[in-house]
Amino acid sequence: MEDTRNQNMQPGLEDRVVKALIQRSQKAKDFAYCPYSKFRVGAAVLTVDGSFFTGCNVENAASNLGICAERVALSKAVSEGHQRFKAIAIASDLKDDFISPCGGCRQFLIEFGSQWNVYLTKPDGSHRCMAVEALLPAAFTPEDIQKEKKEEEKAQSVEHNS
Ligand SMILES: O=c1ccn([C@H]2C[C@H](O)[C@@H](CO)O2)c(=O)[nH]1
Ligand SMILES: [Zn+2]
Repeated sequence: MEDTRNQNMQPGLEDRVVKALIQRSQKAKDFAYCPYSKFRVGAAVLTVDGSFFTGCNVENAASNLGICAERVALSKAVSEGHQRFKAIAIASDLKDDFISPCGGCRQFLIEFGSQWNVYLTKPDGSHRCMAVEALLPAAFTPEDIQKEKKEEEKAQSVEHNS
């Protein structure tokens, strides 16, 4: 049931792995703490070494403190020593639309690379797959910080040699 609009999908994820990842994101959605929005979201990430981590949205009475499912899943993985990812699946209760990550989560995802897969799903398990890069074109990334450091070093060496 794969959507034909796939963009920049990375190779290598078998159908059964995609299915397992999506199922995990759907299960995680059941734990959503969203008394304010009532909008349940679940996420599951797959690391390059084959581990899964899940998350759900966790809202708060101080609304700006709420956190999205994607960031919970990713933070769980990072806090247990995983920084390289193959894919993330996102699940919601929207029947007619593929759930899509918010801008903040897109930035959070691209911190860990632009070339991995995001599976936007519907409750029936159908999905659309996009590379992180396609979800956040012209992104500000960790490489930009490195570039600035290099520019500074270059400027200093020019100063030093003149
Ligand atoms: O991709 C998304 C979109 C929304 N939410 C959450 C944030 C908030 O708790 C609720 C409504 O925006 O859904 C996520 O967790 N992930
Ligand atoms: Zn988000």
